[in-house]
Amino acid sequence: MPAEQRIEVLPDLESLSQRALEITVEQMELALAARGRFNIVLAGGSTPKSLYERLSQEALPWSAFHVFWGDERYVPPDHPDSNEGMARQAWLDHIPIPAAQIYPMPTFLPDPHQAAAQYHQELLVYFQSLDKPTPDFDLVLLGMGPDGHTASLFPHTPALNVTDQFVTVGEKEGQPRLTLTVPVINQARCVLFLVAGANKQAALGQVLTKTGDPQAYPARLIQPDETLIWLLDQEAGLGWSDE
Ligand SMILES: O=C(O)[C@H](O)[C@@H](O)[C@H](O)[C@H](O)COP(=O)(O)O
Repeated sequence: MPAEQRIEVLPDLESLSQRALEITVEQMELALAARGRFNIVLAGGSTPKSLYERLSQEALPWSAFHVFWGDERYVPPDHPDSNEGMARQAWLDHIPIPAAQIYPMPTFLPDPHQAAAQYHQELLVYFQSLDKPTPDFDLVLLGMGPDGHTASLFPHTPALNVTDQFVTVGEKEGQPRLTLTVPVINQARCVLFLVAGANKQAALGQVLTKTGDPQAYPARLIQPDETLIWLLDQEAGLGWSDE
C-alpha cells in the first residue's frame, strides 16, 4: 500500500500533460537534492508524447538525467511503433543530455529473452555502481491500456508473475515486448500513471476500486511503497477524484 496515493482528474490531455510535467520536475528536484541525479523510466504508447514534448521545451539540468524505458516493442528504434523512437523524436533529440545517459531497451537481438537478460544486467550494473542491489528508480511513468495492462504487463501472461528478474518478455497478441517486472516498478520512489480517453474508463473502475482480478487488470499490481499518482483526463476519470 503506497504511503501516498492520489488521483487527480484534469480537463483534458493537455492539462494532464502540464500537470505531469510539474510532478516530473518535483520528483527531479527531490532526487537531485538527495542523490544528485534523476533516474527516470519512460512510458510508451501515445499518451506521454505531449509530456515529452513539453519536457523538450524546458531548461532542466539534463546532465543529471538518466533515462530508461519501462517497456519496448520488439522493433528497431526507427520503427513507427518504437517507444524509444517516440521519446527521442518528441524530447531526447532536442536536449543536451549525454548520450551515454540514455539507456534504451535492446531490440536487435534475435531472441527477446536474451534482450531482456541483457537489459536486466545493464540495470544491475548501473544500480550496483550506485551501491544499490536492485533498481530504485526515482520516477516511473506508466500508461494503462483499455484492458488494464501497464508497461507490457498484459492480462493473464507469465510476465505478471516474474519476480526474479528486473526485465522480462511480455506479449501482446503474440508479439513479443520487453518490460520491467512488477517488483522493479514497485520499488520506485514515485509511480506516475498518465491515463486519458473514455476507452480507459471501464478498466480504471476495476483497477482503482481494487476489485478487478490483478491477473486480469495488471495495473492493479502496481503498488509502490512510497508514492502512487494517477493523472486522469475527464473522459477516463469520470467520477474519480481524491480532490
Ligand atoms: O508500449 C506501450 O504501448 C505502453 O507502454 C503501454 O503500456 C501503454 O502505456 C498503454 O498501452 C497505453 O497506451 P496509450 O497511451 O497509447 O493509450
